[in-house]
Amino acid sequence: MENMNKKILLSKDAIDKRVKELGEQISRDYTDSELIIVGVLKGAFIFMADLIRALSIPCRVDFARLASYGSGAASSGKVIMTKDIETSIKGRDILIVEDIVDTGLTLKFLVDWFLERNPRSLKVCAFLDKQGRRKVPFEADYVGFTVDDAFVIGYGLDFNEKGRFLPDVYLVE
Ligand SMILES: O=P(O)(O)OC[C@H]1O[C@H](OP(=O)(O)OP(=O)(O)O)[C@H](O)[C@@H]1O
Ligand code: HPA
Repeated sequence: MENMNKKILLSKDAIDKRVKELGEQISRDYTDSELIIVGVLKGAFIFMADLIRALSIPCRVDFARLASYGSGAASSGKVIMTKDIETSIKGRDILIVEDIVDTGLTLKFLVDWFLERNPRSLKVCAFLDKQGRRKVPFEADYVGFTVDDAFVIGYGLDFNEKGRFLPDVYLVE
């Protein structure tokens, strides 16, 4: 990463402002509900930590982890779950929190997996959305920012495990 060319895309201030707006919107939509927020590891951990503190409603948290065979653009499209949640979601309101929707394969898999367990409602909040990269149709219910087809790091997002700690989001080449 030290010798990667990186250009700032989203500043910490812009991120903070947008996360606060999302928190307000989600709090309004789930008044009188005890939401279960499921973070998708690893990338979502920073966004999720900020988002739940921007809520004015109570929530519970859990985590899932998924892996796809192949990496990035070369992904074969096969997704597997390597860590399931530990909470019963039947009859509950569930919000999946993800760092980025790219091909859509990860979230399509997770949504189908959760729907089989009959939650009362299931929505998705993604920090970033690369709409032009979908391999399967998928639309998140809440989106922080829409980004073009370029690789980004920071705020939880990595390039070969590097860069997750960066407070801003960068484009890398
Ligand atoms: O829409 P898709 O094409 O499925 O891609 C999105 C997924 O890919 C990345 O995860 P990754 O497998 O790199 O794991 P990480 O979160 O641990 O970095 C990202 O965090 C999303 O979970
Ligand atoms: O641009 C990205 N950055 C980090 N992880 C990703 N996973 C899909 N797209 C990206």
